[in-house]
Amino acid sequence: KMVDQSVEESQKERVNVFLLKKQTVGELNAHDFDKLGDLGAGNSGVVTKVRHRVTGTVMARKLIHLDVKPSIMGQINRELQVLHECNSPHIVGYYGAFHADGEINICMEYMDGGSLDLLLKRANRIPEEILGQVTIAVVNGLHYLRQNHKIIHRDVKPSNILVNTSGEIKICDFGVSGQLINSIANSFVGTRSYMAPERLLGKDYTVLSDIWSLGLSLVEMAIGRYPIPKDGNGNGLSFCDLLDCIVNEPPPTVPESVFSADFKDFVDRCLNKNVAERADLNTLLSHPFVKRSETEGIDVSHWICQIIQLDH
Ligand SMILES: O=c1[nH]ccc2cc(OC[C@@H]3CCNC3)c(Cl)cc12
Repeated sequence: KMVDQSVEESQKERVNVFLLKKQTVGELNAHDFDKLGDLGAGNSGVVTKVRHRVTGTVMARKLIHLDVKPSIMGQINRELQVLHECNSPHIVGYYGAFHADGEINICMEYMDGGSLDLLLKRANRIPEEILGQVTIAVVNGLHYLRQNHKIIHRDVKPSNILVNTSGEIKICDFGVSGQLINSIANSFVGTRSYMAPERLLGKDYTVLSDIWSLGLSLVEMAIGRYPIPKDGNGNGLSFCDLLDCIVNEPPPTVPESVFSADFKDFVDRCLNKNVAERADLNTLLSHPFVKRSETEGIDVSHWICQIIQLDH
């Protein structure tokens, strides 16, 4: 199992604890689960909290409805095998996948703090020091995927960044299966896009497009609303006008009065519409905002527990 060398011992330990737990679970199939509740629905499927009955392991099960012929389903299953090799403290754990009555079931580590789109709704805004920890997790997660598996995420956004009450922050739903991407392709439903301008213009997609999505996600979480168009009347815009804004208007940013110069510089480097000038992963890994955040002992766990209590 490949665990990234650059992570702390305690983080490595947690990954190994997950892998031991995973071994006790073994092969998964549809009848092994009790449903515990709904976790949310995204544009690629519905996520349910389930318990694996035999081992008592609580998991998040993502159901993706796919009308594809058996040979395509077989290819998707083969491609999803790569997820068994994605072992990093910044990547949501994977138990396995199976298909039942035309649906793909992807069983993942349960993150009891949920996804950042849901937390943002409760918290209204996410403090800059928390966003520093989010940035460390996402940039290291993207780096791990590229370095160890040569894959890019393709769908970085708040709903694909998960947290738990231990204070861990992990990314999920990255494009590991090309066939699954193709099979879901036209299922996009929604009124907003985290896609980089070059991707909206049909140009080829690189990790730099993920970096645009990270920048847009950080601005949204910092100011508490989707940042395009700037004046906040996005609801009046058609989806088409929204894409026109992304491609033709200046990129969003954060006000320097409320946020640190480091944070503003970080998001501005991510949100450069010109791919050639946009910061790449290595630049971001050594950016002052990341370096500063790595030295701050932020109690993410405490903040998440406070926000969750708000709701219950
Ligand atoms: O615990 C989780 N593990 C893996 C995936 C996952 C996804 C989740 O939510 C995804 C939906 C999509 C749109 N908003 C929330 C939640 Cl709320 C927990 C988990």
